[in-house]
Amino acid sequence: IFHQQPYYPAPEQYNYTGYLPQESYGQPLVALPYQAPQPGFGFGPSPPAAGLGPRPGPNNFGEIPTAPQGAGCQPPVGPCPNNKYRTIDGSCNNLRYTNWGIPNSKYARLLPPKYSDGIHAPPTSVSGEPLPGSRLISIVMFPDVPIPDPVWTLITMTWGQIVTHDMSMSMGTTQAKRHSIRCCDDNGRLLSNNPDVHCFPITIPEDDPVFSKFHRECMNFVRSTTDQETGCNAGNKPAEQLVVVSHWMDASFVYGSNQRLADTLREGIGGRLRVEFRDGRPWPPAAANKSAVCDQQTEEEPCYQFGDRRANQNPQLTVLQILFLREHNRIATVLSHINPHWDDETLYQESRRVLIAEFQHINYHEWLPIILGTDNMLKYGLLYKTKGFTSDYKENVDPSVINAHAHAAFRYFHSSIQGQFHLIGEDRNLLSAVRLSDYFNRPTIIEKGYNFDHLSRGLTTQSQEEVDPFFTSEITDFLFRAGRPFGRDLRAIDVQRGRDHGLASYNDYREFCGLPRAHKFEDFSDYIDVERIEKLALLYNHPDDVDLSVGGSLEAHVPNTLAGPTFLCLLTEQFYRTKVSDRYFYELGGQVGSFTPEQLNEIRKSSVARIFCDNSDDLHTIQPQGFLKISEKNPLVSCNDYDRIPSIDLNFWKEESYSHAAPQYGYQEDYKKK
Ligand code: HEM
Repeated sequence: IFHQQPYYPAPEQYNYTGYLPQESYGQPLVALPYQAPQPGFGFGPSPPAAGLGPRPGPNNFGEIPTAPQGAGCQPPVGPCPNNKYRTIDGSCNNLRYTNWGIPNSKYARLLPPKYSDGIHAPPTSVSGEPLPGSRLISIVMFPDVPIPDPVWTLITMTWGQIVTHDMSMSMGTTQAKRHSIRCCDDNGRLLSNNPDVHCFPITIPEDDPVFSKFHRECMNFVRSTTDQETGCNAGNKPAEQLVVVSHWMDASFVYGSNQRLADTLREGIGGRLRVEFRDGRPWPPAAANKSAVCDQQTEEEPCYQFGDRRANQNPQLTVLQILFLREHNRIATVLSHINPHWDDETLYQESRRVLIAEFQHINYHEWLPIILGTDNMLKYGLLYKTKGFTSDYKENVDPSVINAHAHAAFRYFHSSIQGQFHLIGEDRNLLSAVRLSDYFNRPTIIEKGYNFDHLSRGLTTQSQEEVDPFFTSEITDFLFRAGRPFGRDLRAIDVQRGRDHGLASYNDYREFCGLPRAHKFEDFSDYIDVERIEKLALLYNHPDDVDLSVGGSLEAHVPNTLAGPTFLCLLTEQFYRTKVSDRYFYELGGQVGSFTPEQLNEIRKSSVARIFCDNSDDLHTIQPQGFLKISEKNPLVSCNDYDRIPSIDLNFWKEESYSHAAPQYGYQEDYKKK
């Protein structure tokens, strides 16, 4: 469709070059040729494509030689002082394009949108007919077949969710809460009288295995806000959706993305973030408007305030948010003893700088290799084999989160969500199993008894669900059900959101990523198994109609990664951009915000296991590789085993010019002595 729209840039402009950054103090370890999936690998038989496969990974698209694109009509900010610390909203990270990566700016696009009217109307089939309903697609293509992941623990899933929340949230979506705009009435019937212009409801098939029992024909779905509504696009250009948080990997889920929120999260002493002590343990402050973010059953149930408003969405996520909150205060407390002359502001900024560095290190060295594969990351410059600094900063790379990454590729990992979460004792005995849909937006379970530790052990002991085309019914039938017998369907929402954003089709992205374009459904058989192709052919009129969210989720995985070639290409592109566009990236040398070589050496000791050990209530043991299941090669060891689970020595942050000021103590002494 977009070929017929004269105002779209020609597809050739998006020539995929497979750009390989080479210049660095460190050297990429190996540059392996891309391996096509082998038959039988992954979740279905899929014969490898002939010859070399596609070339996933970074290229020069991220480099925008002209005006900034990501920021929409946000005026440039500044003048920007060349500060040692990041700003809260991410402005002034790029000293040339000062507003890159700030909240309320546009998602980036790799391919032009394919709105049916060229402006904002959701796509239709190439035949002009409507596309198959997204709930129908969810039922047919993404059933619930529980297969626990034999290798990766549940924290692998939750970590991914927090990476997502750090980097993007579409403007205009309420995420977990009921939207004030109604497209369906309370009985699940389509509202035909003057529905809001944002309405794009999901149609429920008459014979729906779950919702038909409740006589529902309509699932509410409200379109994302675009630059047309914020006055940045007069309506003559294709609509672009906006990200409400900072795009940078900057732990904004801890600190907030705007200065006002960031300020309210601070205690104002000792560089710490606000906590409330109960039972001698620090908990996050209460949300200002609990009912706006939580589904509590009583007023007393806790509902927390964090840097990200999605943080109460499920207990695993909230546990991880609390661990990071405590980690900040732990760092601040240690630094206040090492540098008693530092004031609140210095302690806050230095602790934040260390925490973001830990987060980035774990992301690029421990978590992303699971998703993207170590070889792939080395090949495309997302990882370097170096004990020194890196020097791969690129001022012309736009950090903006890519629309197809956030609204298709990264959402594939909704497949790794477990329908039940386990509470686990110190001996790794199962204490109880809880249904996910009983605790959406209800963190109340966390503070009870020793649950914080039971949940922490659950995260690092229980398997995540295997990443495959199966999705738990807890999110496809019961999402946010809040006590009702049915809820919403996240997979259908994923597909609908992709259409709402006008994402180009699976076939377009295949081609973009170097795979051959399919002319008939069978041409998908290089990476999708035959049975699934038959289902696709029944649902869709034409191979060009297949949604990116759908086709990409059906591909056999590239060996040693958790994605097929098309999604791997998009994910690699995103995390390449996120890294090289960031002037404050923790490994980067020669910048005003760079660490000393000794400090960098310490940061490189961070691990997910150490975060759990240092910030849980009373956790004694954990396996050193927390994302990996407990095994003989990855056995439980004591949290006091600093050889197996190293810890950062913050003494390397000691400042010599010492003014003998009074130390800023005050973080409940009993907690400090833990
Ligand atoms: C229990 C776990 C999770 C739940 C309940 C959940 C739920 C949701 C919901 C409700 C949305 C918004 C849907 C919309 O209106 O469009 C969303 C968006 C998203 N989710 Fe998840 N999710 C979970 C875990 C994950 C994980 C593990 C990942 C990736 C590793 C992930 C990646 C994303 C992404 C990329 C978005 C879009 C973010 C944006 O707006 O830019 N989610 N998720």
